[in-house]
Amino acid sequence: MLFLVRMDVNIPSHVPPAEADAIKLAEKNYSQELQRSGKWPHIWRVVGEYANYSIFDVESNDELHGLLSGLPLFPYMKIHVTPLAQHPSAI
Ligand SMILES: O=C(O)CC1=CCC(=O)O1
Repeated sequence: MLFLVRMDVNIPSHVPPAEADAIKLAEKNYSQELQRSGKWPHIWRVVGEYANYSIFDVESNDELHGLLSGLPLFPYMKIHVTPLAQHPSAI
């Protein structure tokens, strides 16, 4: 099952910079492991925003929820999920 996911990141200013850097490093490692596994085949930066569009390829809604809620930045993100289906004109 394919999902388009938009993640908007907002780390509050009260989070110490060193802590924010550690969370971002953990996020990078977490996401790169999922990219290598094939479950997160695309991640693209939104130009001019601290946000990304990603494609997830997972078995179920529950699996996606588990992966997203495990993101180290999850407490600091707004996430919007769009389930994708085949387009009849796709070749
Ligand atoms: O920087 C972002 O868009 C948030 C993020 C998700 C995975 C990752 O490595 O960073």
